Amino acid sequence: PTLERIELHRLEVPLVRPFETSFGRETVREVLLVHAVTDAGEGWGECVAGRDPFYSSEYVGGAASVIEQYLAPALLRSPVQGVEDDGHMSGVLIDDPSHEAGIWVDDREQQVPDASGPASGGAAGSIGSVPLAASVARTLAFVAGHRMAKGALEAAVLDAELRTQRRSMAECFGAVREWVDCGVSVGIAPTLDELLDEVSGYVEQGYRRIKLKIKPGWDLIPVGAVRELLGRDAMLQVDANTAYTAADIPLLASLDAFGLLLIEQPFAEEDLATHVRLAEACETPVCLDESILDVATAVDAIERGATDIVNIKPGRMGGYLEALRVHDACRTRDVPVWCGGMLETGVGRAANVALAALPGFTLPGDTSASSRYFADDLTEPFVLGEGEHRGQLRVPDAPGTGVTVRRELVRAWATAEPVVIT
Ligand SMILES: O=C(O)CCC(=O)N[C@@H](C(=O)O)c1ccccc1
Repeated sequence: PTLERIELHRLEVPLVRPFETSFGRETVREVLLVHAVTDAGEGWGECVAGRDPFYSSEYVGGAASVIEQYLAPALLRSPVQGVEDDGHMSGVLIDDPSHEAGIWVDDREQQVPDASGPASGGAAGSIGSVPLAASVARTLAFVAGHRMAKGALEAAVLDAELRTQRRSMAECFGAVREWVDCGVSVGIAPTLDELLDEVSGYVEQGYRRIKLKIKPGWDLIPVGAVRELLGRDAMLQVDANTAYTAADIPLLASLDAFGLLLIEQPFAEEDLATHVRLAEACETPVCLDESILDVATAVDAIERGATDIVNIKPGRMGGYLEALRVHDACRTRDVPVWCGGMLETGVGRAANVALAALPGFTLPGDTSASSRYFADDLTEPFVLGEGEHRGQLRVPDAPGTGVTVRRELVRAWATAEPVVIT
């Protein structure tokens, strides 16, 4: 198929309760949706960037403008959707009005791994079956960074291509299960009682793992109280979102007393050395999130001993296809992975659930039910299963993401007119 149009939809989706982390507090989820229209069908992708550049340097406004000014034009103009036979990126002309002449980006050897995926035939081995989506990363490689923006475009193209092929993401990715175990992320609460009430509610709903946000001054006490509430055997982990420093290593090591599954990203994204020091100082496995941007950074962190477990977030890695490669690289090294969340609506949630069904995803992810965040979801809501499927979500098996975007809500919650790029 040939890409004909990209639409950017910006909307605000109300949250059922404020969500607080070590870097901020949100009461609405500002969302950037990408709608890709080809000559054979259409698809949707969700950008995981937040309203503000606090979790990462990307943010909704920045992603929308880099897509409009650089990424969408490059995709729409890439001759054979950006890939020549010899794997070189073809030159793309950006006739950006703000430049006198178009910027001609020369052919360059791309760092983007081969679209055909590793010979090992891992999950990424299926990338060859979606040539249009597989060409996106290479076509966009001329822009540095902006992985969340790129990931949203790739996801929309992938959804469109799979719907045309009448294949689900789960089937394309190589899913091995029809239900995935769900964990839930619990924000920083105003009081300990409110925290314990919220956690109790999630336990009643059946969630199989609790993840607590921590930060200096809100760590040992709340973790101890929740461990007390849950009992010894429940799955419990913490996420610090880079809020600590090397001076806190003894304090973080004392979390060993609580039998946690992992300690997630206690230090700065670029600081692998201090994560190595913590890993050497404590029993609890270290898990990286913000630091893992692609296969290269994943392998580097693992080989340095900076991470025992990896939180795979497709949006942070530039898309689901790179996430498949990270899954394979971790699996080859016996590193467990789980699917992180970025308060996605059903659009991103559906694709995350499909990803979480891969064999290397052996820990419950942040793939919670829609009702954890939204009273109304942009798609059919994700609802936790009952009985033997308590605390699980069913993997969509319809084409593409398998869910349908409720266009009336996209219009109702829009904060601006859609931007249409052809
Ligand atoms: O369940 C979810 O979707 C959110 C899980 C979660 O805690 N995400 C955190 C994180 O640091 O991983 C986050 C929230 C908001 C923005 C960025 C990151």
